[in-house]
Amino acid sequence: MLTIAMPKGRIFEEALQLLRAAGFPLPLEFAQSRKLILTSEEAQLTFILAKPMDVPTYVEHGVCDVGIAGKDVLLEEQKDVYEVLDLKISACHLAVAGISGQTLDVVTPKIATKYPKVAAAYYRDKGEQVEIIKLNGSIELAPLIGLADRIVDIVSTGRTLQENGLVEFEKVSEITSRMIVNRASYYMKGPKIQEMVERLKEIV
Ligand SMILES: Nc1ncnc2c1ncn2[C@@H]1O[C@H](COP(=O)(O)OP(=O)(O)OP(=O)(O)O)[C@@H](O)[C@H]1O
Ligand SMILES: O=P(O)(O)OC[C@H]1O[C@H](OP(=O)(O)OP(=O)(O)O)[C@H](O)[C@@H]1O
Repeated sequence: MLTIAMPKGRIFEEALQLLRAAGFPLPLEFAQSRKLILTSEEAQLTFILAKPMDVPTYVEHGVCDVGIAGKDVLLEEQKDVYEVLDLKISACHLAVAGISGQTLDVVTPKIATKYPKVAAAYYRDKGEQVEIIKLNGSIELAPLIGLADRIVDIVSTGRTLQENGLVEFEKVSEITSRMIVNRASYYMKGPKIQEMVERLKEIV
């Protein structure tokens, strides 16, 4: 049995389809369930449904052998896990955005984000001094109500920015979901994990 941590929501839905396409027989009811632990004896897989930012923690600590997480989460959490495969699902990008036409005329602009480490590294690399303000969601609110000058957040279709009168200024990083593996599991359950990687590789 392999234990897989992944976020509820969009990644779980896309990952289920991917795993089915790779030949793992997973029940259709899985997508609708409110259970946080789902097991398929037939596929020999147990899913642990977690908050996106917590997935690398479960894998690093070895309570899950495998995880599926966005590259955004992996960049932010920097956990000690193997990243083995780009699943190319939940594609989006991280971007700097703000109010259209608003220039940065303060010495230390305020940057609101759910990704404080990624944002800090981005501005450090550019040699720009900023103040990072950590938020947990609805980041687009920050410039609208004067909490921040810019945001660093996920953009997919661009609808959230557009409907809130915001524009993208800079791209920070392309994002897709990745398969990660616990270091010990990688050796202890090598053949099982390798088989899963190979089957997924054929279809991504
Ligand atoms: N609009 C989007 N389109 C495509 N992928 C996205 C989008 N937003 C986020 N993602 C990707 O999906 C992952 C999970 O995002 P999701 O929206 O399911 O959770 P969340 O809102 O970030 O989490 P939380 O439950 O903490 O609010 C992100 O880490 C990112 O990689
Ligand atoms: O470009 P779009 O297609 O509009 O998608 C981008 C939005 O999707 C994510 O939000 P999510 O729905 O996960 O909510 P959150 O603000 O709670 O993170 C992200 O934080 C943006 O707000």
